[in-house]
Order: sequence, then C-alpha cells, then structure tokens
Amino acid sequence: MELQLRMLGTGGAFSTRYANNNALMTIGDFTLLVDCGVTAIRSLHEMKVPLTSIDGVFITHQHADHIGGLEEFAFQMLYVYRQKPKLFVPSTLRNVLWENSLKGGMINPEAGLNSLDDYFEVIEIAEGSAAKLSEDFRLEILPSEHVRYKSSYSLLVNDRLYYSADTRFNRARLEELHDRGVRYFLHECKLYGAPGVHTTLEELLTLPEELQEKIQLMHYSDDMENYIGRTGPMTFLHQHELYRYPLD
Ligand SMILES: O=c1ccn([C@@H]2O[C@@H]3COP(=O)(O)O[C@H]3[C@H]2O)c(=O)[nH]1
Ligand SMILES: [Zn+2]
Ligand SMILES: [Zn+2]
Repeated sequence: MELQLRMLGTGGAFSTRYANNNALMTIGDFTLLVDCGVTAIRSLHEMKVPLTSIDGVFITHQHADHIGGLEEFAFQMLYVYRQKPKLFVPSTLRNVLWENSLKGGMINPEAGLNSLDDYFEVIEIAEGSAAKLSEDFRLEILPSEHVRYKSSYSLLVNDRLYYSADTRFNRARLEELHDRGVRYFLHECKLYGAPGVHTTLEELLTLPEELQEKIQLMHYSDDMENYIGRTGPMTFLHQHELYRYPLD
C-alpha cells in the first residue's frame, strides 16, 4: 500500500508563483483533497484532475488559501455535475465554516440551500482517534497552534505521514511523532523573518538531523529558489509532481 501525493500548489498565502498549499492524497481507490484554496480549481484543471474524481475534501482551517475555492467546488458539483461531495470537517470547524466563511455566498433560501448539508455529505472528524475515510485511508486530526483561539489542524495519515498544514513550530509533537515511527513529514515553512503564525526554516533547522531528513517543505514564499542548498537535509515539495510514500 502506498500514498500518492500531488500538491495543487506549494505556496504560502501571498505566493503568486506556487499557488495555494493544497494537496491531493490517494490511497487505494480513495482520493482526498486536503484544503481547497482560492487557486484550487484552476490548479486541478491544470493537473487534468476532474472535480468528480475527488472522493472527499478535508479542511484544515478557515484561511482563504485553504477554503477560498470551496464555494466554487460546491457550486460546480451541484449545478454542473449534480453530485453531493463528501466534506470531512473537524467538529470544531463545522459550524464556523458555514456561519463565518461560506454562508454569505452560498445560502439560497429560494433553492432550499440553507446549510452546509445542502451542498455536502458532511462527515465530522473528532480529535483523538483516526477516522476511516475508506478501507485503506485513515486520517487523524491533530489540533495545531496557528492563529490563537481559532481551530486549525495538522494531519496524520495511516500513522505514517504527517502533514503540518499551517502551524507554529511544535518541536515536541514532531519529535514524538518521529519516535512513534512516522516516516514522512510534510511541513510548512516560512523561509525568513519572525515566526508569527508559521514555522520558520530557522526553527526547523534546529531539529535532529535524522528528523530533518524526513521533512519536505511546503507553503513557502516566491523566493524559494534562493533557499535551495540552505535547508540542511530537508527538501522542497514541488507543485503537480507525483510523490509516492510506501505505507507498510
Ligand atoms: O495573525 C495572523 C493572521 C494572518 N497572517 C498572515 O495572513 C495569512 C493568512 O494565510 P496563512 O495562514 O497562510 O498565512 C497568513 C499570514 O501570512 C499573519 O501573519 N498573522
Ligand atoms: Zn496558509
Ligand atoms: Zn493559515
């Protein structure tokens, strides 16, 4: 069994070169879109991935580079393809995702479209245990500290691949997961400046060498090329490339 990954984009929120940091993960016959930002629909078109080939969408948090394409995804699925896609959403985000982000553009009482459930088959994911998205695809959500007092999540897939999404540096978590046998770490990276709500390259470079060797960097700024050769053993993820991660 392997996880196949293609990044729709690998850019930070203000990147114009690398598109929003959204990921397509396939295990067995199940394909999950992790986040659906402003650039997601265009990226999928460029990758020749039909919207109908996506078995479900998972949302990590409410910033536009992670949910800004969800309205178009929902509208296309409803009005073009007449399908109701699965939306996997952390329990703490379900209500605010609709009330504070999507409702303004998507509510349509005349058409009976009044809630998230009218567009999606909503499947809440709770913290603390892995959810089975399919026979082969297990997803655990790990609360992350990104913008304080707001929900955001990192992911653990099949106990083998960690996907940070947007988060401040969390050394204890990274080392604990590494000790538990997690093999692949896809980590966001702010290449320069103070951390703020993100993890900096400087912080990641303080991790043990054997952990850095397992890290691929994403959510980077447009000047990424200036940092090639300055990331220790860590490598950069590239948009649209196919990566394969054995899971056994
Ligand atoms: O408290 C805040 C909230 C936001 N921001 C910026 O806005 C961006 C929103 O998307 P992002 O989470 O990918 O990156 C964020 C940062 O670049 C910030 O610096 N501090
Ligand atoms: Zn982001
Ligand atoms: Zn964010």
